[in-house]
Amino acid sequence: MGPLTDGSAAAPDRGLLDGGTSSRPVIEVEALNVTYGDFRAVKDLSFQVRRGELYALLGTNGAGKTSALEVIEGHRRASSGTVRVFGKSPTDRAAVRPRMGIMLQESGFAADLTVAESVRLIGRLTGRSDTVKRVLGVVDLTSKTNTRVAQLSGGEKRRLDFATAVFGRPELIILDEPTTGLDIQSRDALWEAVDQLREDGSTVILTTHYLEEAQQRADRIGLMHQGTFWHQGTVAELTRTLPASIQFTLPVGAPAPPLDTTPADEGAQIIETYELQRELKRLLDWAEVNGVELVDLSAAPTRLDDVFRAIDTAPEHS
Ligand SMILES: Nc1ncnc2c1ncn2[C@@H]1O[C@H](COP(=O)(O)OP(=O)(O)OP(=O)(O)O)[C@@H](O)[C@H]1O
Repeated sequence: MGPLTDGSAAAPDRGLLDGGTSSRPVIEVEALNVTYGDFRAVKDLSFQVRRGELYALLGTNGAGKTSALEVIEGHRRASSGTVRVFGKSPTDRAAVRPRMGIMLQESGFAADLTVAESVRLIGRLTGRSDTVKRVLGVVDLTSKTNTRVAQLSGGEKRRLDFATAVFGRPELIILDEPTTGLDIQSRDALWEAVDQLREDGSTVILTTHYLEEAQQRADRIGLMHQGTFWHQGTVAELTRTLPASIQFTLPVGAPAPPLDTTPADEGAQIIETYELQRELKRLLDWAEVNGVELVDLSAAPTRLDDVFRAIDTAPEHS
């Protein structure tokens, strides 16, 4: 993908568009419920996304991420609760759509439109101004300008989806599983484009099942399970909810270490700790003083994957 700021369309003046309310969160979700018949897909969900933030809505399959996003996008009405985007109802299309770019999980482009026609159509529908040339350059689809959507590969369709979301460099970009089906080059390019938009001050909310992407990029994460938050916070706050681990094997005849250990496979021992650095130092100091070799020593910080795995094993969250 090419540069996002090539000067062919002026970036919106964030200060003027704010109308003097820049301290107000871009997205405000308060006690949101989404029900399908008797089924509560989203249960009393409350969170805010601040200006310039990258907020990742993560969770197990069927957790309610897309249902919540659809209300924020203005594509679905809340069963109860309130959602405000730029202080307005997301169904107030005239106020919100020019400022919000959306990449849906599945593209809704007409198969017989060309790539350029699809981008132009979105431009007209959203009221944002930009050029087809610029956005197709961003997603490296220039060579497909006159190709019909039906003839694009799956990854090319995702890139077209992204192109329409960033058309006009909107202040808020909603990305529902943006990198699913993209090769590594296209993923890197997409994130580079997102980074450039954020440098311009754009706010991003996304869902993804690629936890490493969220771990690397999200300012805050809302981790959903069964319609509600399991945890919410920064990556550091989430990983702090589980212990890190130190693993080693003691030689035969070595004294017992000064920390509680649990036996692991093949005679190894594990120390689980919320104080990795301190406990590791304690163990190493003890080993040195006692002349003990800690065989196959490893220390593993808690990862977002671990927090995710803990969801299935924990009792149901009400
Ligand atoms: N139109 C619908 N009618 C009935 N049930 C629905 C509808 N849409 C979603 N659901 C149900 O609501 C729940 C939440 O779905 P949703 O798509 O919001 O989850 P998600 O977190 O985005 O899941 P995934 O990670 O699998 O994409 C699921 O149990 C799903 O089966």
